[in-house]
Amino acid sequence: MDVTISPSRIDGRTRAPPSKSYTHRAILAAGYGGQATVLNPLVSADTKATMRAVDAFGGDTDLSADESSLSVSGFDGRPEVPADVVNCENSGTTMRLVTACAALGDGLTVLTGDDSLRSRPQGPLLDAVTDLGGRGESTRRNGQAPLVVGDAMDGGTVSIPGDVSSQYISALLMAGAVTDEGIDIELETELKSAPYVDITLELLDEFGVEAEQTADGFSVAGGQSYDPTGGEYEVPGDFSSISYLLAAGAIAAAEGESVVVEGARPSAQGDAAIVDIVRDMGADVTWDRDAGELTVSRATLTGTTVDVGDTPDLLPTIATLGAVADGDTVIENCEHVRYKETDRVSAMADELGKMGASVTEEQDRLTIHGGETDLVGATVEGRHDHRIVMSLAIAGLVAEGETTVTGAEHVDVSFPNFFDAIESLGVSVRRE
Ligand SMILES: O=C(O)C1=C[C@@H](OP(=O)(O)O)[C@@H](O)[C@H](O)C1
Ligand SMILES: C=C(OP(=O)(O)O)C(=O)O
Repeated sequence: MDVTISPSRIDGRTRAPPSKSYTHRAILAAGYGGQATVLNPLVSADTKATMRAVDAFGGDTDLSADESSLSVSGFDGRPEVPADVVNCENSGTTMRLVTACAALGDGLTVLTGDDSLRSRPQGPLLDAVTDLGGRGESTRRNGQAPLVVGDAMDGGTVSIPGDVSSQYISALLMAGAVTDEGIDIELETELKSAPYVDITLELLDEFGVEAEQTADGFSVAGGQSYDPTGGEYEVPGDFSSISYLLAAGAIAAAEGESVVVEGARPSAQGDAAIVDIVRDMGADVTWDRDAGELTVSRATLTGTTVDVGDTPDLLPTIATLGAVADGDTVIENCEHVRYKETDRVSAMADELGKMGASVTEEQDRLTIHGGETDLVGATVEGRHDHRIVMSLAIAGLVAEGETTVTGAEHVDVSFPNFFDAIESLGVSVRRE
């Protein structure tokens, strides 16, 4: 599907979708346990891949008709060997979390995914599984899926780089809790995307599992069971998704009007940093944390410098904001953002360039020279990547003429009703 956006002024109220990161973890945590209900789950292409994996391991996930709750009968810490290949499709989180779970099985599990996922790095996690007494291999021996994983990982101590993906650490902590020995993880490098491990620790705590940060990494004791208080866990709103709505309000709210985003309750999400980033750029944002409501109105934005070491998923949004702002916006510490659904550093440089933005791309830094020219509408490629699609669509709100984003259906990965949500705020959206 291609979506064409015309310049628009917006206002009104919309709700953030539930967090993708918390939903993945809650589904799998419930899978590791006995019986639990996940309230307000994100139902999206990626989280459905995690639901199917839990089913494949012998659990049972049952979504209510209105999709407001997911009842999970778990496999009690002992995943069965799946009857078929597990297809994680486009979801890196699913593949990493499920790899460590599959490593607990007595037999072998085969994991695969789409073209994008089969080109993302899995090697350090496979090595960790092997070091912990299981088997973890890439069929092509290139550190990428398809993967073959299993042979009853025991647990123990393992060292792993922290600068490729934090999901390796999250995966080992979740699986480690149900091993006999537990897992001690020593980080070989500085940790990128660290708040995502905080999300894991918060979620584990909610499910009654103890894990902790140590002097040189993280540690989880074995022999634990997953059981949320009251048998239920409620997913908070997603700040990565909120970033597009906040950016839209900051650049395109109608004169004297504002955009209100509901579902913005504080949690461990690092991407809540978008609130301060948009403020630093000059937007007027108020955050009622108790009500979980953000209110933003349009302002003239100025460039800023942001280190995205903790917040890789914000890079496309910040790049779009930078293209609209006056002066340079410098996005630093972004090399790991190249290992996502696509290389998002080069994707945003090239696609914003097609809209007339002046951008300098370096390996670990992206500089957007805002204010040199106004953005012009163009046909831009969504690169089969939900975050590229949404960020370019937001740029289209203030470009001169129409902006067509190709492959716009990929929003189904994290924010399935994205185009309906912005349309309800007054954006002119044409789907074809
Ligand atoms: O654990 C998670 O839920 C995620 C961790 C991050 O990935 P990396 O740790 O690979 O940077 C982030 O980019 C991804 O969208 C979700
Ligand atoms: C990188 C992302 O997710 P994943 O790693 O799960 O594919 C994302 O949602 O931006």
